[in-house]
Amino acid sequence: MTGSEEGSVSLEVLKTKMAEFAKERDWERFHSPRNLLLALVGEVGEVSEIFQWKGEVPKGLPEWEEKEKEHLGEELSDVLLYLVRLSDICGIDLAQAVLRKLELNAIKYPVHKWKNHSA
Ligand SMILES: Nc1ccn([C@H]2C[C@H](O)[C@@H](COP(=O)(O)OP(=O)(O)OP(=O)(O)O)O2)c(=O)n1
Repeated sequence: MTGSEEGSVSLEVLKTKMAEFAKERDWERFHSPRNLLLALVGEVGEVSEIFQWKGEVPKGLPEWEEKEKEHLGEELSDVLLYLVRLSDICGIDLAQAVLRKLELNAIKYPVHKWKNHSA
């Protein structure tokens, strides 16, 4: 991937790339909502495995080796890619949905009421 592509990554780009990836391999028949959901949950499990038994870790993971952080990046990417693909296959516009959800969150948890308190 080029640097310019990294700068312009969007949910739309990821959606298109995942659709192409599946089409090229004739994997569209496997990318059903249920299969994608299970794959997504499996990848979340792989992220959990990386943190398993480590106890609480400081933000930024300063004591982790580069290789371990790279692995975490890969598994988080798998989570995102399956989430984007699942949304696409379900006909959900994830970009629109996530912006709406942020607005709903802000209404549900107004700053004046929730500042310095956790939900
Ligand atoms: N049927 C599939 C299989 C894979 N992928 C893509 C989406 C994920 O980004 C990645 C997942 O690949 P793996 O199942 O090989 O998972 P890992 O890369 O995590 O490998 P491993 O489970 O060996 O750690 O590949 C996909 O779109 N559809």
